[in-house]
Amino acid sequence: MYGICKLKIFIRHSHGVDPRYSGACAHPPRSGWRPLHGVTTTQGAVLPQPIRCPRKENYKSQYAPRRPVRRRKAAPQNSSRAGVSLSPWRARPLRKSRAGAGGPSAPAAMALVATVAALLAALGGALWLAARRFVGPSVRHGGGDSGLMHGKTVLITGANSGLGRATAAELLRLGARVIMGCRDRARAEEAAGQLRRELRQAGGPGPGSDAGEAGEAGELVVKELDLASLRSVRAFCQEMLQEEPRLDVLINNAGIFQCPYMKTEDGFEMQFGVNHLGHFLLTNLLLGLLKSSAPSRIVVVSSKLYKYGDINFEDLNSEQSYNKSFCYSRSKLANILFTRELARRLEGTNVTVNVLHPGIVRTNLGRHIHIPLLVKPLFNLVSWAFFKTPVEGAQTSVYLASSPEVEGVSGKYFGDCKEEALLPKAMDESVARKLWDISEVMVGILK
Ligand SMILES: NC(=O)C1=CN([C@@H]2O[C@H](COP(=O)(O)OP(=O)(O)OC[C@H]3O[C@@H](n4cnc5c(N)ncnc54)[C@H](OP(=O)(O)O)[C@@H]3O)[C@@H](O)[C@H]2O)C=CC1
Ligand SMILES: CC1=C(/C=C/C(C)=C\C=C\C(C)=C\C=O)C(C)(C)CCC1
Repeated sequence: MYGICKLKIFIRHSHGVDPRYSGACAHPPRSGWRPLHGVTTTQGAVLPQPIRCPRKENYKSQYAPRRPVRRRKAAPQNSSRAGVSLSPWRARPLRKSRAGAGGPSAPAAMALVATVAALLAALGGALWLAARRFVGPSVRHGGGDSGLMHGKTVLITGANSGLGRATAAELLRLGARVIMGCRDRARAEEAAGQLRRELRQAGGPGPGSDAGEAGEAGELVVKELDLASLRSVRAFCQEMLQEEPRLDVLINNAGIFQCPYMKTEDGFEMQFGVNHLGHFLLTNLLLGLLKSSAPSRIVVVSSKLYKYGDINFEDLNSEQSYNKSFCYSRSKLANILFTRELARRLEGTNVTVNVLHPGIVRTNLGRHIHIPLLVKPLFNLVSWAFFKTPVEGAQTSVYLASSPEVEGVSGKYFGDCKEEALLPKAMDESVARKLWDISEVMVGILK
């Protein structure tokens, strides 16, 4: 209970409804951390404002509660006169076909042409999609130079799957010593084994083999890290500080997407806890090592969905209400605010920090989205056709981790290896400072 001990910013409610909330929100709080109103932190941030209920916020359509579906009124039934459709949806009289009376009629010919055109379009579309998939963009930023990351140590969280795995593969190929920070050792070892085999098959010298020469592939190391446990993050960092003489790049990649309401080991809402708080503690505990290895880099994987988030300081733990989309977006907005505040704090240290969105990528991130079995093949087809592959999605992470083009660049937001503009809410310095202060309290690192 760091918060109550250190700053008295939060109070813990284990049962009952806090009288402060009565009348302010129709949704009674669950147990967990509660911010006190109007308290000032040591850094001068005035904490939480009066209660607002997130359910009353006006989010974009996908976040709003679904409206009841209105039934279409059935068109009046027609009589069963000859040549008139009986279907309530086709009330117009049917024309008599002239087929057979000396060749196809004009409408029949047009239907034939339309069908052929539709078939050709579908075929063309399928070919185009297939070409995109198989020939597709093989951008390799900083790529080609297989020794670019030689001698560098990179830590990637969530490196056993999706974007993290693809980022690890590429940085390994570029010669880095890659530490995979993963919550499940077995899954991580399996992924590491596959990556080593893939590299050997691709003609590389094989990771772990004398990585002393530029041009050689790097090395893969698995370490256990559960971002949903502050204890695990601390233990992981202790091991890092004991065993690793340097850390050149930290990639905060791991993430969880739209899970049902769950809490971390320390009682935080899971998406905020893993995506923001776990990485917040990790980064802070590794800052000394990053500074002593400077020039060094921190790369934060956020999402464009930050646009639908809001840092509602009065309910950071989603006790009053839980909307899984909102909470994911909030955690990704927190990633950006964290990056910008950290960049400000790191000025002059030669440690840079940048944040990115990878696009929509076909990974395991959608594991909590329930899709009925029957439509799953359709979704798979759509994601296969339109989502990026993990290798494509990882390009911006690799670019920010390794490219000389971004040497010295800090506090910026990237997509497709280019800087992009942010919404004002992601650039609000006072919100960023306040979030930093509160996060310090939540993870217990207040100095
Ligand atoms: N895919 C996409 O379209 C987009 C992804 N992103 C972001 O990209 C990042 C990577 O996601 P992606 O590769 O797509 O998804 P995946 O689900 O494939 O990978 C997520 C990784 O995070 C790990 N992870 C989850 N929870 C924890 C935890 N408590 N402690 C440690 N590791 C954890 C997972 O481990 P395990 O395998 O053990 O579950 C996995 O390795 C995320 O931050 C996500 O928000 C952003 C925008 C779009
Ligand atoms: C969202 C749906 C799917 C999967 C999505 C995946 C794998 C990742 C999406 C991540 C996003 C949008 C992250 C943003 O930060 C399925 C293809 C599984 C099914 C449809 C819905």
